[in-house]
Amino acid sequence: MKWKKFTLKTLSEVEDIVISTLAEAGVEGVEIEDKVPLTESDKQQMFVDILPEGPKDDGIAYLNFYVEEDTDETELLERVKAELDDLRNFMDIGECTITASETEDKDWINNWKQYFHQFYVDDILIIPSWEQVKPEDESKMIIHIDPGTAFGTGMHETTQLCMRQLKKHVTSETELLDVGTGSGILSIVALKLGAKHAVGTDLDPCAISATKENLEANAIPEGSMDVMIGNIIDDKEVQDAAGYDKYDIVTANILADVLVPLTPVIIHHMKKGGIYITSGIIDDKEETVVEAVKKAGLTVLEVTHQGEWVSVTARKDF
Ligand SMILES: C[S@@+](CC[C@H](N)C(=O)[O-])C[C@H]1O[C@@H](n2cnc3c(N)ncnc32)[C@H](O)[C@@H]1O
Repeated sequence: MKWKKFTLKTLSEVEDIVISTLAEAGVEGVEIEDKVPLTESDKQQMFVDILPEGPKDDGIAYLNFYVEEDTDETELLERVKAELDDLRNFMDIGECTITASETEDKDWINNWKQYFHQFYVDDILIIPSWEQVKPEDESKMIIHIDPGTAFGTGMHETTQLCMRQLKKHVTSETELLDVGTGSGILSIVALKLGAKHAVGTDLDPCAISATKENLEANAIPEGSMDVMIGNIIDDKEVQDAAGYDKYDIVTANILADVLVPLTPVIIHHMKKGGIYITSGIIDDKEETVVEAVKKAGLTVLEVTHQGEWVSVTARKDF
């Protein structure tokens, strides 16, 4: 589908209020381009360990919004201009000029799907929900996945490193805690390997719908997995809801900078003998995570590598 793209130039310090004004005028969904540095919490939610230095913040924000090609945008733009003129009486909102351009003929929401095809992680077949299982693969362990906007197609090295550890440690008694569950892929692998139950946590609300859809796509019986949104590192409500001394396995495929504060907290949720499977660690940070794991009193069992990524598996012996 072709879209007309409109770009509104404003000031980064007022972008939130300008976006809500655009919403009042009927603009659904805005893309922000600015040079405001990411906050610590932004960085925690992104799967990057090292961020390049961005250009200096010049205080300007460009807000892009899209209108279907065959829509008459005149009325919409008039409403936008009227709302912005009102807002200008209360604060400086910059130039607020609007320029138009046309986008390529692409299905922006689904375009990434052309890069995601079925593939094997050792003997486990991972298949996107829009592809068919070949007859010769029907006897294999198959994970159907549609990550939506949550992280976790299974293509990332760190997910694969965690999957291999799950294969070694999951039993029919396993109660799993999957911190940073994303698409739910690690819980689904564990449940397919026979785990009794899984609890997933994430900061990203998209994880709720993504895991629900993926559990259904994999015909996992209802009640096998619970998902909660919140930060188990410092949110007592999430900690209490997850429960203490309870988990046979904890997976955490997150960044090293998150694993360091997570580790001393997560040990209280693990049973004696419980296994802690971590990844999301870029090779430079291997020692940092190994040290954090040891400092929390865990015994390091294995450190595995794939490409530049690392996984550390440890056991709670107390
Ligand atoms: C690399 S993805 C892992 C997704 C999936 N588990 C996998 O292995 O493919 C990391 C996930 O952790 C989430 N996350 C980051 N910090 C977190 C925290 N403190 N607590 C829970 N989830 C967190 C992110 O939103 C993201 O979904």
